[in-house]
Amino acid sequence: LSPTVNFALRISFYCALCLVVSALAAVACLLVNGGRTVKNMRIIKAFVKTFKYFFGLRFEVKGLENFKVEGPALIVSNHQSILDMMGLMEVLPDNCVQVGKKELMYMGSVGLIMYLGGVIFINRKSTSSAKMVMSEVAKTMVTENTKVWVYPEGTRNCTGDLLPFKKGAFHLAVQAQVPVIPVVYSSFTTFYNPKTKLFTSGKIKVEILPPIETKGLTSDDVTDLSDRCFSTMRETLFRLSGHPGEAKDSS
Ligand SMILES: CCCCCCCCCCCCCCCCC(=O)SCCNC(=O)CCNC(=O)[C@H](O)C(C)(C)COP(=O)(O)OP(=O)(O)OC[C@H]1O[C@@H](n2cnc3c(N)ncnc32)[C@H](O)[C@@H]1OP(=O)(O)O
Ligand SMILES: CCCCCCCC/C=C\CCCCCCCC(=O)OC[C@@H](O)COP(=O)(O)O
Repeated sequence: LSPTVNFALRISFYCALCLVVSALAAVACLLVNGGRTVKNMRIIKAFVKTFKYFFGLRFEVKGLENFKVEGPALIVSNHQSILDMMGLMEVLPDNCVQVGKKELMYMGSVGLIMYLGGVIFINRKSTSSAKMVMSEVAKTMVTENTKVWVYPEGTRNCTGDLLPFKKGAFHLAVQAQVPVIPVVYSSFTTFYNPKTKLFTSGKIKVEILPPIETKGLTSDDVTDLSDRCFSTMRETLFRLSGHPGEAKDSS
């Protein structure tokens, strides 16, 4: 099989698996919990955790104890590919919803399962409406004691480096006065690269970093907070990916 065909087959299989299993999981969610609730994430997680075996992916997780903070928290992580959904479910703590672009809602059964799991959809084309939704989330995460997972790069990026962070996640953490927990996944570039049609089996290192407190911070501190997270996450990314410091040139 040519690499192009092999890549297309594996990605198509991934999408088909997501669509079929989402439909099954949706039935399970509706039967067990009856509608849209973060409790459905447990069911979704149980299904998705089997996916890695189909693709020969292995996860090596460190720092899970850092999720054990009392009460709500904001989780930020790097975003490389649609495959990230597997890495997300591998470590997802209880009572945690993700922020996603609203276009994802229209992916058939995958959109349905995201809706049922409580995913917060934002319109990236309208800054004001995205900010409004996120301010609302800052309130509900405290009253409902939920964690929120945001990809601060705002889009997928498979270069082996981080894109500059958008500020929305950090405004959210400061408004809610909740700690920020950074999570870093090692670079996929050795086994997955859509440009060169590479998709083989591989190992992904995941590290959950210690929470960064935001108590007492105001909107003036958001840039600082974002920069701090960015530099710790970038350092961790390079360390986990085994090319400290020079990833920009080698990508
Ligand atoms: C069983 C089978 C299963 C199969 C599937 C199962 C699926 C299960 C669930 C899985 C779910 C996975 C979901 C994954 C989804 C991944 C994504 O979709 S990523 C894309 C969407 N996410 C994001 O974009 C989040 C990050 N983006 C941001 O935070 C942005 O800041 C923004 C809020 C979206 C706004 O972006 P933009 O319009 O580009 O504007 P900015 O330049 O960022 O900001 C302008 C300006 O405003 C300031 N600001 C931002 N937010 C606030 C705020 N809340 N309050 C006050 N001010 C704010 C910001 O600081 C800027 O000002 P500055 O002066 O320039 O600093
Ligand atoms: C009836 C409609 C049928 C539609 C069929 C679509 C099939 C797609 C099926 C499965 C794909 C699995 C997706 C899992 C969820 C991953 C979410 C994700 O990673 O979205 C990308 C988004 O973060 C960033 O978007 P951009 O990089 O800015 O773009």
